[in-house]
Amino acid sequence: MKLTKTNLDGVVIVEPNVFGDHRGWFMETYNEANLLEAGINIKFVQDNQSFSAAKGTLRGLHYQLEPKAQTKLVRCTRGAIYDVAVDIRKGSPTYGQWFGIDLTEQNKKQLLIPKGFAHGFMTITENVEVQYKVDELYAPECDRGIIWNDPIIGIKWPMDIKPILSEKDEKAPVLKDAENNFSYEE
Ligand SMILES: Cc1cn([C@H]2C[C@H](O)[C@@H](COP(=O)(O)OP(=O)(O)O[C@H]3O[C@H](C)C(=O)[C@H](O)[C@H]3O)O2)c(=O)[nH]c1=O
Repeated sequence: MKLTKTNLDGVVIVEPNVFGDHRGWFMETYNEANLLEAGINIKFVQDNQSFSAAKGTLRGLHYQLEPKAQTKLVRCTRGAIYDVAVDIRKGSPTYGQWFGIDLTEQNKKQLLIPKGFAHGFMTITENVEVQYKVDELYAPECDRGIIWNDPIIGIKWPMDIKPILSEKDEKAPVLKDAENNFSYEE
């Protein structure tokens, strides 16, 4: 397994070892001991999976408030997405900054996103399946959002389009208005 740091402290690209042979391939998509060896101690408690039919679907930017903030380990198992993490940890030197990466069925890359980050992705193919592990159970009362195109955050999404959004995501606030919610201090 290869871990690569990003510009955001704690956001890490995870690349499992892939064992190919004449039948196809095998990989361990998650191994607690390997992450622990790298100093990453997470107890995941829930697995999620979403399907997005259309290219240009955008889910996010989402986070759960403390005490239900979630660490996420995200991968794309069908098609391809542009996955984004935004630092919303008050006091962080990279507060409001973002990191994005292509996660695809082909590249088998994963993104580890710690608590204190908002998360979202845009599908760059049709028929996308995303699977991710979280270390806190879903808590709808703590579920919050930030608008995908907040001009202050300035995420450079891969397609210059009006994405397909949920009603909730259509109405999400900008970071400035959302930040009164944040209790997560780095
Ligand atoms: C997240 C979640 C949702 N739900 C239910 C609530 C709704 O009835 C339905 C769809 O939820 P939502 O529209 O919030 O789903 P997404 O827009 O894919 O949200 C997710 O997408 C972004 C990328 C994330 O990082 C979050 O994990 C998550 O917020 O599933 C559950 O029952 N359990 C859950 O853990």
